[in-house]
Amino acid sequence: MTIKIGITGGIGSGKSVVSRLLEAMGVPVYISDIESKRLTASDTLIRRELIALLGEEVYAGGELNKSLLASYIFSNPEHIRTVNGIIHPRVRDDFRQWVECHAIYPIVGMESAILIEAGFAGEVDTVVMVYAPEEVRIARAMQRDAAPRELVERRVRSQMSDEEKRTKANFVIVNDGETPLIPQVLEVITSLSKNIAYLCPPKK
Ligand SMILES: CC(C)(COP(=O)(O)OP(=O)(O)OC[C@H]1O[C@@H](n2cnc3c(N)ncnc32)[C@H](O)[C@@H]1O)[C@@H](O)C(=O)NCCC(=O)NCCS
Ligand SMILES: Nc1ncnc2c1ncn2[C@@H]1O[C@H](COP(=O)(O)OP(=O)(O)OP(=O)(O)O)[C@@H](O)[C@H]1O
Repeated sequence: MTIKIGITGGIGSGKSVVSRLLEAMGVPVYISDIESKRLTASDTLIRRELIALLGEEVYAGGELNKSLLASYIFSNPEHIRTVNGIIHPRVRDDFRQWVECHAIYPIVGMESAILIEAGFAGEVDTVVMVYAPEEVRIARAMQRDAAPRELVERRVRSQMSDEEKRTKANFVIVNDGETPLIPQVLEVITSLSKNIAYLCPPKK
């Protein structure tokens, strides 16, 4: 039976870095930001509902107008709930199909900043929170996205607080740039897969 790990944490916490480490250790990870964008671009139902909400401009030239959608959802909590209600059910179904296609793996992951808020925590067996101090996260996201502080802070505010997220996590990986990261990721894998020889399959 495949163990499903949820990887969550606020913007800039290092979920993608931890997900890449897990991939290197043989754990496939479903990256929700990437897959939700694929679905938003290709799923006819999502396209129809977003056009009804925001007008044809949201898919101007056939491409998703990310900045229009971002300014709509990050400006108003009600807007974010509406858009999430359109996109997340499809992400959930897509993740379930993805898990079925990865049934041979003992462990798989789902990476999502809003794993808990979106209800995706119900799709996984255990929740790993990647933690970094908010100031570190904001600086990282600003540098990575060449984004102004105000934009990053607006996104921070649209996500559950680290304190609340911690209460819902089974594991916390501290990614503050000082605490070694790889041993913590290995510890999670080891504790989840006691009977699975990881990194060095049993000798024939
Ligand atoms: C609004 C969009 C177009 C912005 O895309 P962009 O490339 O500019 O930003 P990116 O996707 O990297 O998101 C930046 C940060 O905001 C977070 N975020 C994205 N969507 C949401 C949301 N609905 N609620 C809270 N945080 C969100 C991301 O996890 C990340 O931490 C995109 O994030 C989107 O389509 N969001 C709605 C779908 C969704 O909820 N995706 C999250 C994974 S399911
Ligand atoms: N320990 C670290 N030391 C230095 N830089 C880091 C560290 N962890 C992550 N970063 C950098 O910080 C930025 C954010 O990391 P990452 O993209 O993994 O965060 P995330 O949680 O996936 O963010 P988002 O929710 O926005 O997708 C990236 O540019 C990444 O290279």
